[in-house]
Amino acid sequence: MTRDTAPPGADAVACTGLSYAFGDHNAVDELDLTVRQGEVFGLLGPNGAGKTTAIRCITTLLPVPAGMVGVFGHDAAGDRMAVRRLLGYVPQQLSADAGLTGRENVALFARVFDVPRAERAARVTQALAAVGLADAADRLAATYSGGMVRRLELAQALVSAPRLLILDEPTIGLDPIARTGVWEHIGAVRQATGMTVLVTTHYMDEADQYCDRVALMHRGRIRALGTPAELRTGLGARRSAAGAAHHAPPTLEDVFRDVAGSGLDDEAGDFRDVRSTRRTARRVG
Ligand SMILES: Nc1ncnc2c1ncn2[C@@H]1O[C@H](COP(=O)(O)OP(=O)(O)OP(=O)(O)O)[C@@H](O)[C@H]1O
Repeated sequence: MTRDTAPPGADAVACTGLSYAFGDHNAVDELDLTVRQGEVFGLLGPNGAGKTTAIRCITTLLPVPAGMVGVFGHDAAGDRMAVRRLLGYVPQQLSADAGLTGRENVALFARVFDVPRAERAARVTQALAAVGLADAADRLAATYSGGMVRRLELAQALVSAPRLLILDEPTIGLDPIARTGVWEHIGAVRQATGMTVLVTTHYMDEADQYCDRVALMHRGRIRALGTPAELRTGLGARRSAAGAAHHAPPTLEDVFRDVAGSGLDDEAGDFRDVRSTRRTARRVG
């Protein structure tokens, strides 16, 4: 069940010439982006690419002029509350309250998001079960592992039954097994509800495996967009046409290096920038 309607056929997200500047620095620069209903869309790029800024514009947390951002046909400038009602958002910095149980953490969100009182208990239980935390629901969040905290945050976002789930770096700082767990639960919920998922990450391998389509972002702009297979195949074809000898088939990371060019490593940092990893690892570790 969702709490709002959307015009049939409207794209889940439509950004048209989206720009956002901090002072004279264009963090997001003329971004055109469409996320279709029901897909898992990955916004990829190194630290500083502009992913979080774009996400914050889409979630209405940063103000944008009318006509730049639509969510299921609602304009982010003119119809902020309608947009917010359709969203579940897990930001990088959000922190579950360690002094509450998992269930209490999710119940808090159910109240904040106005889940009808009569449905709350069942919806909280359902959200916790959807992320594999049914057995741990009544333990303090302080006792959870990093992966469990991330899944708890996912449950908090899911309890309002959003049409669009937006996750900012959901697996940063987690070990490989916990990362797989987070993605598998996202996939299962998407399958069960048909919700659209927009996720940012700088883990190219995860995007390749779990996203239907990806946009590669660098210095505020989209450098390439398509399914992971299309992007990889495209680079393979360009290499063949150029007569370049390569032993291994291209990865998504190779595609990124190809489209971002030599500017990738200097001021933007690398794919696994320690600053951001440490910041979040402190939170989930
Ligand atoms: N509040 C702010 N004030 C000034 N500059 C900012 C602010 N937030 C972000 N920026 C700058 O805007 C650019 C884009 O940052 P953003 O956080 O959107 O990138 P990102 O791709 O999400 O990176 P990360 O993975 O580190 O979150 C960067 O150059 C960053 O330094």
